[in-house]
Amino acid sequence: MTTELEHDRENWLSRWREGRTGFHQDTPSPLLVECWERIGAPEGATVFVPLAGKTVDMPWLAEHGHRVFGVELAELAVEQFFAEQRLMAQVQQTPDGALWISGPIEVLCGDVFKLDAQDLADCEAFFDRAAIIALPPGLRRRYAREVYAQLPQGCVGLMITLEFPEHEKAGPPFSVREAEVRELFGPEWDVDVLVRRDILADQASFRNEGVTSLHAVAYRMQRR
Ligand SMILES: C[S@@+](CC[C@H](N)C(=O)[O-])C[C@H]1O[C@@H](n2cnc3c(N)ncnc32)[C@H](O)[C@@H]1O
Repeated sequence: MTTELEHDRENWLSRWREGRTGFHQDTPSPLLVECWERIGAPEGATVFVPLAGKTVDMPWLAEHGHRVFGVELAELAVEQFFAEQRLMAQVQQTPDGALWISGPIEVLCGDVFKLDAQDLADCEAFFDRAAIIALPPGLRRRYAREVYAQLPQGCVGLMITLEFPEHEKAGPPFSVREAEVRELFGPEWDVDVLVRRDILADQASFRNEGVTSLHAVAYRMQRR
């Protein structure tokens, strides 16, 4: 029987094969640029970027003095990232998958659910955009328990979610409300809302699907 995780992984791989990557942005995420300073990540900290895709947020973080540890399932996404950023990478085989290394940016081509505390021990910070909201509810619970729970004490980060009436649009992306973020992470993380912004006017694709209310929410989180 196919598990929820296997089904989800297969879905993402076919999206990359078919070029259905409308989530990708050619410029850094506005809420990253706006909020990152307020996260207070230590200078030079390694930033964990789960479900990284080929996001240009990784070079943005590197330009701001960070090391970056991205994790992405689809080899096509990783290849496209290094080609589009014109970065030469060395590729090392690891038990978790191929690790692509170029200066301060490392991207592991593998399943985020296979990481353990040792893999994430150096990550003093994280950035989560289109990541938790890319997962269906059951996998979000596992993501909090099996992935975030491996991050070290004191780790700080920025999580960006979307909130909209669930019945108006099937995910991904999924609506992840503040109550769920607090339920999933509250027991181990301090969670603060930095920004809650109405973005419906800018999101024609959501309006065209009949969504009547859409907010982006940026959280600062710190592991206790
Ligand atoms: C919505 S995209 C977001 C990508 C990126 N964060 C961005 O902002 O453009 C979600 C990404 O997660 C990847 N993904 C899905 N499940 C994964 C898993 N279990 N492990 C690693 N990556 C995964 C998909 O291939 C896809 O590229």
